[in-house]
Amino acid sequence: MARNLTRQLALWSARVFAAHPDRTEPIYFALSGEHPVYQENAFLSSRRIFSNANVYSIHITTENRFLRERIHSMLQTHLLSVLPGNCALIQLVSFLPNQNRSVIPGFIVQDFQRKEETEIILKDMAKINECLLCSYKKSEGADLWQQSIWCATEGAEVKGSAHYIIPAAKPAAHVSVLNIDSVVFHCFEDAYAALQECKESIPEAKEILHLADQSPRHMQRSNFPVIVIEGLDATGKTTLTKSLQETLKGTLLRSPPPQLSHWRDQFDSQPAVIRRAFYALGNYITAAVIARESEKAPVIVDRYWPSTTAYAIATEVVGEKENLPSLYSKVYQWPTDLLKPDLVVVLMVSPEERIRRLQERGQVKTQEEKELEENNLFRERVDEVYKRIEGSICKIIDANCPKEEVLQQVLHLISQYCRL
Ligand SMILES: Nc1ncnc2c1ncn2[C@@H]1O[C@H](COP(=O)(O)OP(=O)(O)O)[C@@H](O)[C@H]1O
Ligand SMILES: Nc1ccn([C@H]2C[C@H](O)[C@@H](COP(=O)(O)OP(=O)(O)O)O2)c(=O)n1
Repeated sequence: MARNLTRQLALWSARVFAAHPDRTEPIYFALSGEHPVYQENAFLSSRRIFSNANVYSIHITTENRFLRERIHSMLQTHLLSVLPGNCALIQLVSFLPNQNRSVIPGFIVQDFQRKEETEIILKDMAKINECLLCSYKKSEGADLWQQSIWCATEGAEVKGSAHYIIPAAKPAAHVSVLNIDSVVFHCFEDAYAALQECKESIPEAKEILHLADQSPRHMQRSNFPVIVIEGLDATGKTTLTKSLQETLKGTLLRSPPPQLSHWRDQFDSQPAVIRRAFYALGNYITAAVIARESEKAPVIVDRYWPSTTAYAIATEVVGEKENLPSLYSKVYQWPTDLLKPDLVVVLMVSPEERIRRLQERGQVKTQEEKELEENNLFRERVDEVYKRIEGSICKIIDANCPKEEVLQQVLHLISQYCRL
């Protein structure tokens, strides 16, 4: 067991948020034997973390994804309040390069005053939460740090667990990409299993699971076309879907469906795996309604699987859109067990026009420059994912033009791609 865990801690990326709030770039270093690569810049970064302080790391190793995220956020709040002054808390992600689902979240604690009290607090906390705690010592006469693992359940150091820290090259895949499978579900069973992990703590999850159980599965669209409208908030989806409903004399649906919408606030505040599983199951429940309604009239759907996927990926991945999973990743592929529409139209507007529309609606009044900058990157990531899932059924249109022109563009696409 301990051997296995040691292997899991092979390569790290740390995001500093307490000691150096201006530093958000990940820094990488590896443990000896696993990835013996030396790089000057990375070496300086690990030096900055390990010199002049007693250093510990905490790793949340539970397999339950819901508990893992819960413990992580609870530990963060708790550590910030109980650690002695002069300690810094740094977010840490351990992972094996290029290995999906190898990500283990955690923290680095730097104690600049080298107090015994800090170690006692951390050992107690690791015991309660069944976390793994590591401490670091500088090797005699060498510019190297050595890691020892302390096992909470055994209350002792794990024998033979010592490793040296060595700087490592930046891995090919961004660490956030390795965790994507936790938030993008490729089939009904995956999303269902994720909600099951939390059903004892969140009673509403049982109700969603029950609704999903009752919903007919593997439904196909019927005689009439099914058109999905997608895009960021305020790109004009509500306006366009209403016009399409009137013009095509169709049925207007949205995902999540009305019977789930009153649970949205509750699930939006849950760890990402649970939040995304909620929306994913919402799509499967909507699919059954789409199938039924498309027997009677054209169906227009306001948001569906592309929203779930685009927001899940864009939230999980940080920074530039270059960090997104590669173009050919299976995360962009439509799940084979989910009803596929005839056409998906993605509305795209310029950031300026979108802000103008939000302001007209009375939103985004006073946002700090920095926050806006991060929003810009987020918007770019969402739009980029939409582009990457663009396939034979997914079409992107420029929706900066007046409402009537947007409608005409979409009607033209419908006449090209759907049997009316
Ligand atoms: N093509 C358009 N040109 C100008 N304003 C638009 C256009 N489409 C929608 N709007 C306005 O922009 C705002 C956001 O539109 P809405 O349809 O609610 O977007 P969404 O449903 O995507 O959030 C509304 O005030 C709407 O009247
Ligand atoms: N099928 C869906 C629908 C929405 N979502 C998520 C994605 C975002 O976090 C929000 C966006 O929904 P919201 O209702 O705010 O969007 P609009 O106001 O309709 O533009 O919901 C989803 O994941 N899957």
